[in-house]
Amino acid sequence: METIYGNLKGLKASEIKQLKRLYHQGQPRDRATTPEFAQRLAAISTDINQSVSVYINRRGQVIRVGVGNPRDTQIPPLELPRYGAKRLSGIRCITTSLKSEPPKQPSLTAMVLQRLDLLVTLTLTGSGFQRRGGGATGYVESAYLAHLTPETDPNREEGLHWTVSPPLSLDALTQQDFLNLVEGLEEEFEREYVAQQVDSSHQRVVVVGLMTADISPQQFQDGLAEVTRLVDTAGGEVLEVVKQRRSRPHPQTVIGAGKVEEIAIAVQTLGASVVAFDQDLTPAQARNLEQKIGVRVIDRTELILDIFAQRARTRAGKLQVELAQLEYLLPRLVGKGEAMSRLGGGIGTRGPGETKLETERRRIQKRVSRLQQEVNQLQSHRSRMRQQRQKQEVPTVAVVGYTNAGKSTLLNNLTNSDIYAEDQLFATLDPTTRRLNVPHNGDSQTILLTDTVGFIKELPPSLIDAFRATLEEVSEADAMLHVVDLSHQAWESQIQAVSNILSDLPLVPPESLLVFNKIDQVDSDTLAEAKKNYPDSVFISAQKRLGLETLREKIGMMISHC
Ligand SMILES: Nc1nc2c(ncn2[C@@H]2O[C@H](COP(=O)(O)OP(=O)(O)OP(=O)(O)O)[C@@H](O)[C@H]2O)c(=O)[nH]1
Ligand SMILES: [Mg+2]
Repeated sequence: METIYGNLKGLKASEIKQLKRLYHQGQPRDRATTPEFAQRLAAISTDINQSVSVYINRRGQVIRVGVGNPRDTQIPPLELPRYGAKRLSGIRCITTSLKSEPPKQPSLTAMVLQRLDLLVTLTLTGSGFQRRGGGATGYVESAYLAHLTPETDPNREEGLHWTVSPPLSLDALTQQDFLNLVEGLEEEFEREYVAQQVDSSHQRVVVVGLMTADISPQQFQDGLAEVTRLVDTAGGEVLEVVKQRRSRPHPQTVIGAGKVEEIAIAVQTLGASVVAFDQDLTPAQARNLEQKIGVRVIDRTELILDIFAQRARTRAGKLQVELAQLEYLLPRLVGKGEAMSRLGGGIGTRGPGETKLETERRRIQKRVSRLQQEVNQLQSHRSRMRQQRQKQEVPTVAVVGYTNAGKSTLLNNLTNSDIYAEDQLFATLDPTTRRLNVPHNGDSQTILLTDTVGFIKELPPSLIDAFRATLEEVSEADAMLHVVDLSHQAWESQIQAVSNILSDLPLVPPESLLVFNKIDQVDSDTLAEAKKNYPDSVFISAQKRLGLETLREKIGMMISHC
């Protein structure tokens, strides 16, 4: 199909036909184009009094013809070949400009977005003539040659991604060795890429944060730091953080059109494979953004789910994670179906496409029901175990807190155990219970201490639901320790986030004790301030074993009330 892209309004059938013929003009492989082709393009453009853009692949085939500048006729990101930052797209664009001036920013930006091999801009004389027997001449005034520049290029101007030549004669342009130039550029890009590349197994991620009117600059910074940490934990590498301030999210794309383009450029120039947002996206927003940016766009919930999926070791853990993931996916599949039927599309795409999604949806729905049932069984199994413990009258104390607060370290050092504790978010997924002796009415009493999954602000609802069996270990304990990382600058909002999640649980332990941890890393002012504001709490360093005796005494007192 010889489609002509761009704005065709007002064009005559004969003009469209001429444009279509451009598809049949083979181009040399070692030159950007030929003088004959350039003149012909310029002649058509002069005729219709509009700019025309032609896209050519490395085999010399014309793959796209459009009326308008490179911005109006560009290839959508999802249709471009993806080679990443070390290569160019293998597509060059020859465009005409009615004005006698070098290419403007929008066209150059389109070049960056498509990682074009070259952008040739032909300016027109406004006249020219058709030779008898075919062939046009005298239509091209001069040519500008633009290409991307590697960062290491000494001629590269600060902040600019490209180089534009002075006006060249058509002969000078068409005699230049195109392959040499492009291959030389790619060698440079490759060298840069290897230098940047730390570990090829890492996903290369651009993080995006939106600062809306309802959050403070501090909350915004904390949120971004947390997403960066999540990406890191998920095994990704953050290449760049893009920020935008808006009073509220753009309904279709969260951020504004200019920012979307900035991100698309960053993705292209850095060779990123994923864009991660510091908030949740609706299925439609994620889809719109992916269409415009051309790589996978994920939100905070997907990041967290991804980490959970990597961490899950036990059967119960895997079961709950899968359920959470499918529950998250389901509405997104429905969204896709709707978008497809709205598009209407050609014959054949609509019916089968929808049917396939429907089948997929039903299959997932079935699996969700099965998993729900299994989680119910897990829940009743754990509940039976708890009843047995209660019969033995051993009080249980749950250890809760924000992720990475030091819960597992505390449990290890109190009970001389060896639970996995790491400087990672969500190191623990499954509850682990250990015995501990605490002083009690002048005697010693054995209690059970349960370490469990860490919390995070705005914990995805599908996770809360899927992890109900785990969270019940917290709910049904006789008391709880709420561990806080006092060395974290956002410790106060972390306390708040944990309280919010606890208040959503159907049941919480009757007794609770705030335990401020990591005091070895805290300056004396912060410590004094926290002691003043939270007089009934305990201050410890789980790692340095500071304050653990006091903590045991307090636990002993707490269970006397149970
Ligand atoms: N400096 C210092 N670091 C600590 C202390 N307690 C724990 N840590 C460190 O904090 C990090 C997280 O500890 P974990 O015990 O895994 O934390 P957690 O609350 O179980 O975390 P999740 O299971 O991921 O939610 C580890 O690198 C610990 O070594 C402490 O008292 N002082
Ligand atoms: Mg842990």
